[in-house]
Amino acid sequence: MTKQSVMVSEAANAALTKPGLNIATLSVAVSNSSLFPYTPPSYATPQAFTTPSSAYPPPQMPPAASIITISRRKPLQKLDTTSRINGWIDSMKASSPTHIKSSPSLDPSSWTVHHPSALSMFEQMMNASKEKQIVMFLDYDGTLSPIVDDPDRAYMSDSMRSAVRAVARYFPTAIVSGRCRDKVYRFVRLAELYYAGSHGMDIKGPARRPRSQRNWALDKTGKNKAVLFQPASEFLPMIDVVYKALVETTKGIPGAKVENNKFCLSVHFRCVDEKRWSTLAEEVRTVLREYPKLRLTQGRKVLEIRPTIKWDKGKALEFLLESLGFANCEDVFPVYIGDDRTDEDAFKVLRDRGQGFGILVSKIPKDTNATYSLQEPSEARTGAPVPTLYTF
Ligand SMILES: O=P(O)(O)OC[C@H]1O[C@H](O[C@H]2O[C@H](CO)[C@@H](O)[C@H](O)[C@H]2O)[C@H](O)[C@@H](O)[C@@H]1O
Repeated sequence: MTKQSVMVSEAANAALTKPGLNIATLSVAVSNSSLFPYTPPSYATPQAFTTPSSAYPPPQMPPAASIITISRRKPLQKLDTTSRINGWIDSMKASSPTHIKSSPSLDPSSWTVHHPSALSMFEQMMNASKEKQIVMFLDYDGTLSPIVDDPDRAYMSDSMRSAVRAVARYFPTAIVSGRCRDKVYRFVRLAELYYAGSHGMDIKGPARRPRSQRNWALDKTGKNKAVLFQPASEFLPMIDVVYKALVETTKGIPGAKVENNKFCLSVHFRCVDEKRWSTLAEEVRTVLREYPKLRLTQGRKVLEIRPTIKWDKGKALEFLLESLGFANCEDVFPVYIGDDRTDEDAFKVLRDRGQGFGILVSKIPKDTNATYSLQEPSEARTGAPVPTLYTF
């Protein structure tokens, strides 16, 4: 990081004294800094993947083959089907706030003690980021857009888009989503961001950089290469086959929807009658037992199917920090805001690194590796970084 960028970061952070951590206050405070427009560090050079140009080394990614793992799990058909399905159903039910609230281990009062509101801790957080380069990571669904019944209509508000655009003028900013990259881009429509789609398995750098970031060094050909990293590309044919199989097998279940997220799949059950959840889980299990190299995780009323590679949103965050030139760097301050289980991998990375902080967006107590929380829609009402309408 250059001295100049550190100074700017310090000045910007010092300006951030108003309560209420949200994208709007962050960007307003930063833009009020007398040092702007700033010259950012050379962190954001897309060609850092091929041409070291910053003070920090280029990312050291493992060869694609080494991150592919062969599932060591026994084939599903050899397991006790009933207990597996019951486990899935319990897990699907547990995604309901009612079920979570009933858990004594997630007492709301103690949860907020351990994960204070990001609003009340705003000043402390800004102090912690002094003299450091903030890097923003934002989940999409449930964080930038409200949760809605139809995944194809999870639109982001114009005010949210403006707020993200403003932040990206000053800090490198990435959207990290379970959705396919193209689709999340169509919702966000900000060319200056990094996008990590398919739970981080499809990473692409900015198509257009903010004016203040156009000093990135050029590669040998005089062009800036786009960042592109797709560690699960060999799974594409398999994902396509499984997508078709799932569409076919779930078509008799009203409300079920299979979404092709390119390197992973989502089977939505938000609109499925709870009485049919076990049937849906059984259908998915039947398809997946033929594909031991795929694994199943769960999000908010969605079953997510993805390759068994050791790659997740946490790895994507590390990859992006590395590509930005912050691999082994003390003066970076990553902030990750997310609402879902898959965001926990990123929260954990930040906790393990002891850098920055994760903010969990949730109205209800959850087990989390995030440091802070945003619990109520009203907390982030004015130009918030998170949607003002959270529904489950
Ligand atoms: O990582 P994310 O950006 O949070 O994506 C996770 C999943 O988000 C979407 O599903 C969720 O939002 C939908 C629209 O609000 C909602 O209908 C669904 O119940 C939620 O699970 C997306 O459709 C999935 O593909 C993503 O995996």
